[in-house]
Amino acid sequence: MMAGSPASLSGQDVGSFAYLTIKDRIPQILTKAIDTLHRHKNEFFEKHGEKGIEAEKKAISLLSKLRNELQTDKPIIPFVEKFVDTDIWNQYLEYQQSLINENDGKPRWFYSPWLFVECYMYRRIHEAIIQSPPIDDFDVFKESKEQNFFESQESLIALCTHLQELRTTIEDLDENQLKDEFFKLLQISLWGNKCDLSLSGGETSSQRTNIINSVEELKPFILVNDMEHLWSLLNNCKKTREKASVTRVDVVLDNSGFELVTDLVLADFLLCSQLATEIHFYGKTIPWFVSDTTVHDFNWLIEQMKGSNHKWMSKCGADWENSIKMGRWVYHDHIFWTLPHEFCVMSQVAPDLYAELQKAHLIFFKGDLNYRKLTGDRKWACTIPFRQALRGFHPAPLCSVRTLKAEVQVGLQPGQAEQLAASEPNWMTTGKYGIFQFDGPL
Ligand SMILES: O=P(O)(O)OC[C@H]1O[C@](O)(CO)[C@@H](O)[C@@H]1O
Ligand SMILES: [Mn+2]
Repeated sequence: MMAGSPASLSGQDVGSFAYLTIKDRIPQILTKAIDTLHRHKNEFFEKHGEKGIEAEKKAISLLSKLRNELQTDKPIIPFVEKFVDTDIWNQYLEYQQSLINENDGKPRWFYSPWLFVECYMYRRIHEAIIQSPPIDDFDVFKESKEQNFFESQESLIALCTHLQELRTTIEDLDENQLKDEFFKLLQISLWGNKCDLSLSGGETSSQRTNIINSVEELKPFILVNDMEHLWSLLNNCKKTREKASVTRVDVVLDNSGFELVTDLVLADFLLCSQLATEIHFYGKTIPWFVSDTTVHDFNWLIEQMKGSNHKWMSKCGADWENSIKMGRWVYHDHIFWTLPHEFCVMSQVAPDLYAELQKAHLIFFKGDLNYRKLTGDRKWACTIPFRQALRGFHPAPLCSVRTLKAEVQVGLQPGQAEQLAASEPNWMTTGKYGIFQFDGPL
């Protein structure tokens, strides 16, 4: 632990959300992954013959072994399969080992920091798959992500229709109306983060009602609301920028399916309102926390939308494909997002990524896991300032847009946490509450 920062959340704290996640949710996710491999047996056979069946068996046995290690709290073992990030991961394992003072103590599932072991678990799933050619490009979570998209169709159509109406009237909106729309789409993107598939243990979690109508009702559940700062910043960029100069907004994506569409709708609006001129997205290199967006999910979703029977949904898909072609939308991959590191070490561990983020005028960090990494997933008092928890991470003005699904929250008013806890003991972990937490220029 670095001087001055509190201990990490960990499965050591029996009964904590971290503990329950390691004990119940993670094994459940592993079991579901094993089941998914089973169900694709025929597909593997049709594609690869006997070799496909062999590979399926191998992947399943590796995942069963992993589940057993976890449930018996075995030591965390190094990665063996060569991949782009293997060395960095194994170095990090050694670092975790070095933090343990006891003689011969080893990092273990219920003992080490939760953020570390949870990331490690997803990286081990990936290792099991890449150790099992020829099915080494199989995404065990793909089906769930696609299901989430299909189950949210109605709400997505309403959203696409809203966006198209907005696009035709946007020229006539005055500044206040534009601001209202910005706030509305921000909130839709916030509540879109309820739909992740990790909290639900891989079970479906989609948006079945029209989210646009719910925004007003949900306002009281926003615990930190820095939307005004975001508006001032971007509106100011718009007013003061020279012709042909750039306002760049970066979005560190979270979940695919419904949430991703809400992010893309917001991105579309930022460009057509001229609040921004360029949007950069960051996704995951490997399947991650069940529902996180990979480049395949990103392309798949836009392709699906383009091919939709619904006029406005298909228009969104076509427009977005065009934005990518024209370079107004840029998608980035970086292995740092699937490492276990807190963001405060990004400038050392991934200086190229840090430098890329520094080019933004504003960075959105979507979702709970990003918040955990922003704050280091530590036992901060709820009232300490956001900036303090960031511990020097300031590539550019940034804003966390997340619903609360882990026991870490900073920057609250004195008494706010106590009041919430009194009426709802699980207020931090159900996804019911949300934040827009901004950290401005230094
Ligand atoms: O998709 P999100 O918003 O990052 O949420 C994923 C969440 O899953 C959990 O890890 C539960 O396993 C949350 O605590 C976590 O941060
Ligand atoms: Mn996620």
